[in-house]
Amino acid sequence: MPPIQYIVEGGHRLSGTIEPSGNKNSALPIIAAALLTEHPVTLENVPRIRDTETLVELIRSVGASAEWQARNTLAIHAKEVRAADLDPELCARIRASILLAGPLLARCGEVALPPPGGDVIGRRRLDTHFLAFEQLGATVTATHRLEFRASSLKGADVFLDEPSVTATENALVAAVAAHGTTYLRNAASEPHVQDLAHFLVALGAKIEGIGTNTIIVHGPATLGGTNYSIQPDHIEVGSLIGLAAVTRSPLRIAKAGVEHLRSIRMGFERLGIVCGVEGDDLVVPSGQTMKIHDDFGGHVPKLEDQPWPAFPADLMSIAIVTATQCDGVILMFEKMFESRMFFVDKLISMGARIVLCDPHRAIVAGPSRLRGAPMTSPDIRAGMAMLLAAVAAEGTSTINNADQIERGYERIEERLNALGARITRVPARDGH
Ligand SMILES: CC(=O)N[C@H]1[C@@H](OP(=O)(O)OP(=O)(O)OC[C@H]2O[C@@H](n3ccc(=O)[nH]c3=O)[C@H](O)[C@@H]2O)O[C@H](CO)[C@@H](O)[C@@H]1O
Ligand SMILES: C=C(OP(=O)(O)O)C(=O)O
Repeated sequence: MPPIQYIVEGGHRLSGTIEPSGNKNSALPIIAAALLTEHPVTLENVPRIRDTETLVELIRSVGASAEWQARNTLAIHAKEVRAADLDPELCARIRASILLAGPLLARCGEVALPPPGGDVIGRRRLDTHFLAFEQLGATVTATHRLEFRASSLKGADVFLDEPSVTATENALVAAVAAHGTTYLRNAASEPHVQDLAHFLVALGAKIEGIGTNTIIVHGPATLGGTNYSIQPDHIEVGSLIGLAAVTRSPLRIAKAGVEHLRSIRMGFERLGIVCGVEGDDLVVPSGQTMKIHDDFGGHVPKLEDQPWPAFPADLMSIAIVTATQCDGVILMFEKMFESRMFFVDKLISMGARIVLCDPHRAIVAGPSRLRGAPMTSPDIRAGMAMLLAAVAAEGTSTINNADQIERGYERIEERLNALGARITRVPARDGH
């Protein structure tokens, strides 16, 4: 497939209603966890994006059948699986290939995985995965391949060294198959971790503490099949709030999953963007003050990311581009990844007033008028942030490596064009 480029004619107001896709980071662990049961599973609201397509190829390669019954409905049947011959190139395409470790270890007693890939946003440690598997009775050998072995997994009182999202997910899946009770302490509690836990319960698992940082699993469970619908993507909802704000457009985000949006709304409120809630819809009116709220006493405020339920790391790039259009000064503090902020040089060349203090902190002073520019997307979220900047800017922008954006956002140019954006999706001519 040739690389994709977006050509964006900026400066148009948008309006209308848009529905977020299913959560990418829920769909990935849930597709992997469907390997835990030998019974059929049907998943609805699965985002049809590059990451899910790649994981579908991977689960087929270990013996599961996986068929798209409709655009977003995926039927999986893992009657028999083998933990062998995983294609290193496919595993290196996505971070989520590491999520095959838990279910394949539980089903087959051993698994050898090539290293995972995913966004290049800084060092991405796997140590928490190893710690959890070892405490559940597995042996781990990590060289050029990651090898996990356990003739039988045993429930344990596990304290994770950090609330890693995918490590919590792997440990949770393994614990469902383990003999005895497992406590996962200092666990991640993101909406996608909760979604995975609800899916496992639907299969027959016994799990307490969903949504908290202590998850208790009573194993081993006798699992059946299920029909399960993936939750809306709260990161896509946050991206759409940013889009409405930077284009000063009224948008209704329908079926937004508002119960998971408190910290996200609070983050945007600090930038002077207030959303209304109508049922499960989020309404972003035009005519926002877009005035950054100083801290008490007139001090420079800060927006920082942290593990859930705080403001999510995956929205930091979107928040930065949004802040360039707001009135005031704010410190943006990205605590989790050390390479996520470098894309701000592109925003600066478009006219934004940003000082990158170090890899984790940037000061944004706004508002500034953005001009179209050529850009290359380094990762999913920076790519989406560049797309927001391009849609808001005067003139035309090009975004190379838009494939990165499509790893996480389904048919985004088509859906934004339906709101009034002017994005043309073409094969990249210069091969970027
Ligand atoms: C497929 C998937 O679900 N990917 C998500 C998952 O990746 P992933 O599971 O890889 O991310 P982790 O939760 O393991 O950690 C992300 C980074 O944050 C650091 N860290 C983590 C916890 C903490 O308390 N302090 C800290 O500094 C880690 O060392 C690591 O560098 O979670 C990330 C953090 O929400 C998201 O950006 C990714 O989109
Ligand atoms: C970092 C992300 O994805 P991944 O972990 O799959 O690379 C993301 O969704 O922003």
